[in-house]
Amino acid sequence: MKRIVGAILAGGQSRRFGSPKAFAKQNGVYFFQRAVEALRPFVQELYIVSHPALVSRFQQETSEKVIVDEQVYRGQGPLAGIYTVMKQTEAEWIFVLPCDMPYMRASTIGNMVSYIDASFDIVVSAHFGRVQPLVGAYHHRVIGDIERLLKAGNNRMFWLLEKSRVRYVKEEDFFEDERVFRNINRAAEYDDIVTEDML
Ligand SMILES: Nc1nc2c(ncn2[C@@H]2O[C@H](COP(=O)(O)OP(=O)(O)OP(=O)(O)O)[C@@H](O)[C@H]2O)c(=O)[nH]1
Ligand SMILES: [Mg+2]
Repeated sequence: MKRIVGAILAGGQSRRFGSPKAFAKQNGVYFFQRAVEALRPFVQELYIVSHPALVSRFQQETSEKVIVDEQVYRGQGPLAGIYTVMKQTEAEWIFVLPCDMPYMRASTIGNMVSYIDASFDIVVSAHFGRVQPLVGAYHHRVIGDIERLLKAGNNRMFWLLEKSRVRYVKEEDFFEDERVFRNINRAAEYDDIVTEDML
């Protein structure tokens, strides 16, 4: 079995949402816990990467490891979170998930894992024409590229994808319910899913 380490990104400020998204609930379960459930079967180790203000809250709610972004790159977004986990481990692959996709599930991750291939640097979902840079596996070898981007303040995931060999996994590779990739950014989007789940 490939050695894969999980990284759940939970270091954002949830500005649009208004309160920490990781602790919003879907059917009674915290959003971040959905990511844990989806990733857990496929990883030897798992890190929740957040920021200092949320660490104690996470520690109350989970026994998973909680770490904070490396101080120099704190606040620089998801790339900083991935970099931080890469610094913690020598595992070849880091499987990343955000904390705001409450419908993500283990079967999706299992399918994604089956497309991991060392001839690529990055294997991400691009189902239904939408690249999901935060749903996929990153080879440890991109750590140098990430560091250069962060140093230059080029924080967008897009810049890393552009310079890497990327396997975009699509609906013709494995079909998936579009809802699995739904991510929640605003309170109004949250209200929508709460209503839908009641129907
Ligand atoms: N570790 C880490 N994770 C981050 C950082 N910025 C965003 N994330 C996570 O990346 C995912 C996608 O980010 P966004 O949807 O922009 O979430 P956000 O930044 O909390 O929300 P906004 O403040 O509204 O942009 C979420 O799971 C965030 O928690 C960061 O600087 N470090
Ligand atoms: Mg953000």
